[in-house]
Amino acid sequence: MMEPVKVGVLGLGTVGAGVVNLLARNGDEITRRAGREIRVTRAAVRSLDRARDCETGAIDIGTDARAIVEDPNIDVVLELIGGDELAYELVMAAIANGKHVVTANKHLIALHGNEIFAAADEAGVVVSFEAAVAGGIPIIKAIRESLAANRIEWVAGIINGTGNFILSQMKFEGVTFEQALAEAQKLGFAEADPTFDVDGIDAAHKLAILGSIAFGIPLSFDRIVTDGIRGIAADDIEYAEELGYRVKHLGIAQRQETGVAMRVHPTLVPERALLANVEGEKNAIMVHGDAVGPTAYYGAGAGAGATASAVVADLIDTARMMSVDPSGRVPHLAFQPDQITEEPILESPDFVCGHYFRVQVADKTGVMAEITRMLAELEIGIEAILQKDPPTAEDDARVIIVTKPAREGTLHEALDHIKALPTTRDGVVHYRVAEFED
Ligand SMILES: NC(=O)C1=CN([C@@H]2O[C@H](COP(=O)(O)OP(=O)(O)OC[C@H]3O[C@@H](n4cnc5c(N)ncnc54)[C@H](O)[C@@H]3O)[C@@H](O)[C@H]2O)C=CC1
Ligand SMILES: N[C@@H](CC=O)C(=O)O
Ligand code: NA
Repeated sequence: MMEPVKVGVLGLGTVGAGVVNLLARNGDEITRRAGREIRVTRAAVRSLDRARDCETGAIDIGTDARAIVEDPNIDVVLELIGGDELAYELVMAAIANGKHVVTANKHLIALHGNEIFAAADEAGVVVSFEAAVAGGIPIIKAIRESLAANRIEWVAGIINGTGNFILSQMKFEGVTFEQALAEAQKLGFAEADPTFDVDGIDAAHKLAILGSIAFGIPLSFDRIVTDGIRGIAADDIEYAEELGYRVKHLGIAQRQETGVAMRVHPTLVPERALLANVEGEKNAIMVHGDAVGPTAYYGAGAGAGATASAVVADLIDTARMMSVDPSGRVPHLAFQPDQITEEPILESPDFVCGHYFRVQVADKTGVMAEITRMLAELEIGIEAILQKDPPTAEDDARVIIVTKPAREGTLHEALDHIKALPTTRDGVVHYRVAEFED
């Protein structure tokens, strides 16, 4: 048997402890798969006084992460501290020191991946990041390797466990947004800064990675249109359900005629669709390849065990390919580095999808006809209409419309006309609708 692979872990929090526990529990089987033992020999933590959720007796633990990335006895650096600045510095230093890297850090990869992978290619090392997208679900491997024969048309999914957990808890347990978020934090799903989860930023980090490996484009986090789950009104969830939809927070990367649409937002999904029925912290991603058609990947997107599952799989891959000529390795972003090409990334007015909107109007004869006429003038088809009494304002009515797929800029043109009607009250609520073939 070959020498053990010596791993230096940066950060022994939820995921770090999960990895140590998993290696201890399944060590023999992991060695049989990897061909050599994977051994955590060093770890850096922020505070030596904190109790750990794993057995650390055999690990040399200190507080100096830089010492690990420079240690000649370390083969693989496992970055699990999160965030982008320090993690970036440590990962770049590890690469410069000729070490392979495994990370669960989507923030780091989404913002700095282009540079990190170029440095890794140059140094002949590999940076693996399966855990960074949808935790334990093997979605990076599926897209990069198993679907490599396809031209990928779209990727759509629930890629933030905390956000999905909050929406499910609010719906099924009747708890408030704040209570559900506190529970997600307690369970270890949420990011250190949970605004990343609730404002869609974490999902956008992951979507940047998915879009890049699906389409062969550079990581483009700052081009993603991002809305979170804050402020979704219970009324809209109810109306959507009455119309046969569920509200889910989706990340969508989709080829359109004029470019690539990359967006993260609350979305109305037909109630029978697979993605509509994913609850709790579970993630689910659909990938459509031109040859294979739609495919689905479901599982735990967060949590110590599930995330460790992906991290350790990357460690096993790393152990196996350490002796492989770099030119024979799977490219970091699925396409050969010199084949990554820019494509136009669309702004929101160019998105083509269905739309849900709610507008409050004076409850007078002819108002509904006026609204539908304005949509018709702009050739926006109507899928469904609902009229409801608002909770207050007895003389008003709420009009809720779901349109057929239309250019978003055209929809906003129609909404501007509708808002300008003398019978329209302030404020229009708008959500996108997505219908993806299962
Ligand atoms: N928790 C989850 O379910 C998932 C987490 N991730 C990612 O995994 C990474 C780690 O996440 P968690 O384990 O949940 O976070 P965590 O907050 O539980 O653990 C991070 C640990 O790093 C330590 N740390 C911070 N600065 C340090 C430094 N300079 N030196 C040494 N240690 C330092 C912290 O004290 C903390 O214990 C993040 O990038 C996160 O986004 C990815 C998928 C799922
Ligand atoms: N905070 C993230 C953790 C996994 O990436 C989530 O909730 O999905
Ligand atoms: Na994954």
